[in-house]
Amino acid sequence: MSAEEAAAVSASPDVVVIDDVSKSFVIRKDNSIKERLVTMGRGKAHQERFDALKGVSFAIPAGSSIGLLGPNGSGKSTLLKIIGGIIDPSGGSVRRRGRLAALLELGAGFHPDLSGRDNVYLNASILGLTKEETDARFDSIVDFSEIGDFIDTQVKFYSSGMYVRLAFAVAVHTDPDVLLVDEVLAVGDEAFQRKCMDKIRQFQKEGRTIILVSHSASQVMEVCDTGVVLDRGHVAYIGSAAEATKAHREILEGRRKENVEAHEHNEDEGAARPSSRITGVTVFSQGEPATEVLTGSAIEVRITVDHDSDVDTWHSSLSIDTPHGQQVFGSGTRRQLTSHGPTDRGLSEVRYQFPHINFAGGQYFINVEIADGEGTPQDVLWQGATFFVPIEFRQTGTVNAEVSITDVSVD
Ligand SMILES: Nc1ncnc2c1ncn2[C@@H]1O[C@H](COP(=O)(O)OP(=O)(O)OP(=O)(O)O)[C@@H](O)[C@H]1O
Repeated sequence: MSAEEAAAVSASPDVVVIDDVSKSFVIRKDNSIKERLVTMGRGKAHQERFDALKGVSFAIPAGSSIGLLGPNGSGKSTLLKIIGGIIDPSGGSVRRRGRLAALLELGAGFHPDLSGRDNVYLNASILGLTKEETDARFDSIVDFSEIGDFIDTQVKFYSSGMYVRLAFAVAVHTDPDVLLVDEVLAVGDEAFQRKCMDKIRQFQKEGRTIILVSHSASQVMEVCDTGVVLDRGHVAYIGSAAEATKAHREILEGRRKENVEAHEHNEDEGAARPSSRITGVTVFSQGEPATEVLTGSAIEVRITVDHDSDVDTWHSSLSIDTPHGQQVFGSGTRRQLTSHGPTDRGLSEVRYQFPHINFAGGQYFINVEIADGEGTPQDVLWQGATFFVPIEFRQTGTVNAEVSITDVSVD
């Protein structure tokens, strides 16, 4: 954003003011039918209050683009629903100005037994359009959604991608001042996601406000000027998108370390203690432990395993995920038609060497599993290590592929 645009944004009136918002849910603790029968009549004792949002306050100036970041369950979707007026806060208030359109849960606002056509009218009327206004925009909505003849099919037969395409098309055609987008966009195919991003950029140019929930640091950096990071229902950070993605990364790293510690603690309690256990996973770059690695560089993942007794053969496998949980790599001894061992009791180390880690910018998590010689799982460590590849403007996605773009004249 240019300084001029930044000044214009900061001088803009607030379109959304969130003041000390909290949200509690009541969760039943007894899950099985048997438990419910046993506790019948004493229901309250088995209910627990869960605070999904606590004392959230911030204002959103007109024309800004806000990215809501945070680990799973930190309250992003709940906050977006409260901003959109879909659910009420338990405490505090939200003031809104202008017309709001929200693209929240998949299929929210769609009636499964109605056709796409009827749902367009229903949805558009919920978002504040008259029938005449929808008539005038109908062809453009169908065009944008690329639904084609399926517009007269009941939406219960739609794929999740078709749902999102139609819902997004309706939302952006209602002329909203504020557009709320939850992670539903991740469902659509890459080409449609691009189209949505283009539309979002056009909205930004027109001075509309965008509030986007995302797990993707690169998406937030690409689209948003401001990032709000939630952690366990609190606002942990508000600032520039780049600084917010850094704060988000630090929180994820803190969570990951807690999980690894919990994993070690479970071992101490000796619950169903396997005979071999993963005791550590570390990423090395240029011979040093590293949390940040450059695309194309060499890395080594060192896994330490503790065996209770001597083992003849055993197996390991490793997978690498994005923060969305999408696997970008997976391999191990069985896939490589090999095995480890024989190995003496006590600590041993396995090294996975990657001469060129051709991942694009973003955060990656390493999961490790070990199994005995028969392939029976012994131990698994989710997110045993993490590394960050600096984000480059040149490309998106998870694979770093060299590309050159040339003009060719066509006669
Ligand atoms: N209707 C509900 N009843 C009970 N608990 C709920 C309800 N809706 C949300 N929660 C809980 O509130 C917490 C916050 O949920 P929310 O969906 O807002 O998180 P999130 O940050 O969007 O997570 P994710 O990234 O996984 O989508 C979670 O622990 C969730 O289980």
